[in-house]
Amino acid sequence: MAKPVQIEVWNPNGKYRVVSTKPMPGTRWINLLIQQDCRVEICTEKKTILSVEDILALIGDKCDGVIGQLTEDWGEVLFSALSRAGGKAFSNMAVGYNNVDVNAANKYGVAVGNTPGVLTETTAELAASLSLAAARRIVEADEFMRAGRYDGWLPNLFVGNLLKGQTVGVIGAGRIGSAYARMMVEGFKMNLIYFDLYQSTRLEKFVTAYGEFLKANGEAPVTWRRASSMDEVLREADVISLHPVLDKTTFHLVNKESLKAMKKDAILINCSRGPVIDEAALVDHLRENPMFRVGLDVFEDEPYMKPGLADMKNAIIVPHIASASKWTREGMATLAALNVLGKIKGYPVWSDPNRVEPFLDENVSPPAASPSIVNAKALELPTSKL
Ligand SMILES: NC(=O)c1ccc[n+]([C@@H]2O[C@H](COP(=O)([O-])OP(=O)(O)OC[C@H]3O[C@@H](n4cnc5c(N)ncnc54)[C@H](O)[C@@H]3O)[C@@H](O)[C@H]2O)c1
Ligand SMILES: O=C(O)[C@H](O)CO
Repeated sequence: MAKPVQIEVWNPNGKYRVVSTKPMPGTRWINLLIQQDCRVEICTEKKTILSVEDILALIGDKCDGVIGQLTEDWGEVLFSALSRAGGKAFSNMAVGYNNVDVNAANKYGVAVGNTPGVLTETTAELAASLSLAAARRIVEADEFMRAGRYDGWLPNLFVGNLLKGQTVGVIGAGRIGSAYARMMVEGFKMNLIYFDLYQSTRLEKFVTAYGEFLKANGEAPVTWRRASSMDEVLREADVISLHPVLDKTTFHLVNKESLKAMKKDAILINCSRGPVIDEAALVDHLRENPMFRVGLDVFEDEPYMKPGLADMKNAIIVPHIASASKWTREGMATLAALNVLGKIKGYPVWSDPNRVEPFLDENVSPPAASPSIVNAKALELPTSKL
């Protein structure tokens, strides 16, 4: 028997019942749902991660759609319950949807939404921040100051790495990986090596054009190379940032062997998903190689860390905040709500999930479409002509 969960209700007489498993930033997403005759129920339960049982209680007997979070396990049990309650749509408030069993959603005809694009630059900025913080040992130095240990300038105090002229390696050069690469190349004049299953022509053109600009100004040009294997990136790069999706092919992509292949004083950044790195192997590697540094936003068994990680001075660790800018989080809430609303209203699916800006302009009504439905093809949903 499912336990009751605390909720807050907006527009109690709305025709369609939409549940959000968490309060989300901003109010635009709530207003957009209310304007289209939705009753919005927001779970205000104090505990951070809701269980399947909690979510079953939220779905109840009648539910048209759910906005959920990456911490939840959306599989057979929840999709069958949502379908029984008359629900046709679920959206993660996240671009990554490795917590969702899309095959189960397909089986019950439930559309699955995600929130691409609006978090690209914000997430890349955190990856860039971690890269800088690791290269210049900012967190260690900050702790040193606060501990009252600074007693004067010294030639060897917190000496780190200069990024200019070094090589940045990107694994997974999709939206976020490419944005990060551009920041590091343009901001710090780093050379680029990347590995992805697909060629990133726009990124290559960007680096080529920037290299020509630098050359025309009498500076050393930046260069790029698409590696034919991930190992090439690991061996050659000074800073390596991970941005692939998490799936069977990327689970423990970075493991004991791949860590060994990297330079002894390399910097490794992960703002993708924790299980992309074998975290226990990483702890051993950090312990054995004090010059190796890591910046982590995500962890293998969130919210936990593998034993020993928190003690490592050469690790910077932050709690999955890469997309946490106000504009982005409000935008994610809006996209997630519009994914669900679009399916409830029978709207088509937006034709290009890489171009979601029209949904984010607060001064105009959003297009009558679901911004990003990942199983649109499998469910044979119509695509917007816009
Ligand atoms: N830390 C955070 O808060 C945060 C924020 C946003 C996104 N993310 C994560 O980042 C991921 C990427 O987001 P995106 O919008 O850039 O997605 P995207 O689909 O644009 O990019 C992912 C890239 O990974 C590549 N890829 C897939 N398998 C690969 C493999 N085996 N080797 C190398 N490359 C591979 C794909 O070809 C694609 O180019 C999301 O799936 C999510 O898990 C995390
Ligand atoms: O996948 C995502 O969107 C993140 O992990 C949270 O922003």
